[in-house]
Amino acid sequence: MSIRVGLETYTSDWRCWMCFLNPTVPQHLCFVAGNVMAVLSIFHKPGKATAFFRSSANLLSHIVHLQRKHAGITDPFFKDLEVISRQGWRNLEFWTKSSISPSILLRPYSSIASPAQVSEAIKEGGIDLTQYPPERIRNFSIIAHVDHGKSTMADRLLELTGTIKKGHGQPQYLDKLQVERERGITVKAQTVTMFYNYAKHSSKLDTSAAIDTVRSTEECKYLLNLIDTPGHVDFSYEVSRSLAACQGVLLLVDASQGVQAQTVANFYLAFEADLVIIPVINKIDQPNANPENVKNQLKNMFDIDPQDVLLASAKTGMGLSAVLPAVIDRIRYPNGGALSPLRMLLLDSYYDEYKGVICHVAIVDGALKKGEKIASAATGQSYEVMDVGILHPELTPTNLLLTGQVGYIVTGMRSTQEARIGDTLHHIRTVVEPLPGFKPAKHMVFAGVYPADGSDYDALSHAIERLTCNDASVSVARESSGALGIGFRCGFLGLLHMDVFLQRLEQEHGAHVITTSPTVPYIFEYEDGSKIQVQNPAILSSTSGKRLVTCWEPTVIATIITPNT
Ligand SMILES: Nc1nc2c(ncn2[C@@H]2O[C@H](COP(=O)(O)OP(=O)(O)OP(=O)(O)O)[C@@H](O)[C@H]2O)c(=O)[nH]1
Repeated sequence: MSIRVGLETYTSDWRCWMCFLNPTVPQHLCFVAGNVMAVLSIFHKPGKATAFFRSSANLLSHIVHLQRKHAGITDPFFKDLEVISRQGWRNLEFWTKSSISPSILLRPYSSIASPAQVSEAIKEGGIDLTQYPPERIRNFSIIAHVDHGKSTMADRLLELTGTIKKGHGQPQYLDKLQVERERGITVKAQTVTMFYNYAKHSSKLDTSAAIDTVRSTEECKYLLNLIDTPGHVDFSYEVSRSLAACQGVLLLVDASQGVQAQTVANFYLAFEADLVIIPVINKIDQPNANPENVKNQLKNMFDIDPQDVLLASAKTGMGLSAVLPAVIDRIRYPNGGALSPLRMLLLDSYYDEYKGVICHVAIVDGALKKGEKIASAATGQSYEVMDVGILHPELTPTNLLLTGQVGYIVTGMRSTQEARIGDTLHHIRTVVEPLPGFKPAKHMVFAGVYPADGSDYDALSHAIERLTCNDASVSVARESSGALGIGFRCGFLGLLHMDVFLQRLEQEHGAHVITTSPTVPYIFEYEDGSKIQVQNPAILSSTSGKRLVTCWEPTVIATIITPNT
């Protein structure tokens, strides 16, 4: 005999329902909130949850136990347990065959289990992400020119929301890499999830009442995903990737320096991505701060209404209380399909010695649970989700990620070839339209990277593999040199990027390398009309038989903005 378990997903209010059918034994209605499952034994205690579970495995073994208890079924029965997973309400015949009325299945979760029971169950399972439907989620980045105060602003917001303790002793908390701390710059975008209680005031017209408007204040808890981004142009690839997971940005401008080159570049990145832009003039505590002048610049250059501009000091905390309410009020919530098949965007990854590749993902549609099987749209490879959670601020398992949420997954991927930044991940055996992904990085500078000791080639190859997992903007190709042996030709976004990459290779992976002089890519045209792009001058010697007619080198089209006075 086997038991058929129909798993129905009823996600419009973030609940799942299950009905376990076996004609010979009592029915058990099970329901799920986040990572917590409860069994309602219709037969024994109508209307009362009898047990809570934290995993489907535990839940299923409990079902088996109940079934065995009531039908005297013996051990081999366990082996025949069959789970049928369905989405939507397509297999309604499951319900009609049972003695349970379909209406009971449509009741809200809280009407079946008491709030106390629910909260007790959630306590067991940690953070309950089911409390945060997309309307309660805001995903935003902080963007700005170099040193305009992004990481300091992120510190204050983390403190304000209680994500980190005030005076945690480490300024620029999200700048975690040694290279970031030593150089005082951000090189990697960092995501963090914060929870924030916000009393939203709303006024609405009430035609039935004698008064014109009814004012109400509703305090709600919001889930905010903040991405701190680098300011230097060499790391702008990090900014553009971060924006793909956001619906809005805080555009910080230094109150004394005003609009700078990366303010303009980042403004247009956000503008072209159709994100809501909240302008914040930072460092208003400085003696030479001139917020009015900066407001005029923002008006003239980007047509930003001065009334929309917030004034703040990330250093003193002045004006910061208005920042998160503006994020909630002005930035729209992620509008993915909660009932659609899972689609998640792979935003970033890094290699962990114990867990393998840890991927940062944004859930665009659907939901993901621990233990589910997913596949990559780019490679077709499938994986089991071994861990899933949020960055709060460190890896915090939640067993579940829902539409609009940003978090991490561990799947047993072991290399960069597998964790492709911009890839779409989906449930196995579902066909989805891949997400647009990211534009490929444009490499500006190339250099040869060779092991200082020729016998360390394999170790260097391994180190580069690990590091490019965390920096997808570097291109790597094998090359050999008569003098230096076998090595790699790497493409970078600029000289600072190259410097930082080499420093990380040494600091994080213990690799000692010799690098060749950086060059820009040239295009050579020969008299027979053929053209080659050269990233390594050594390659020219192999084409010496032909006469060179033209050589192009990269040029930039620059706009210089100067003050009137
Ligand atoms: N006076 C003053 N200084 C500030 C304020 N906010 C940040 N700073 C200082 O400005 C410097 C740069 O701050 P960061 O937060 O590292 O700037 P950033 O934009 O994250 O820098 P990058 O990521 O490297 O582009 C630090 O010395 C901060 O202490 C502020 O509101 N007032």
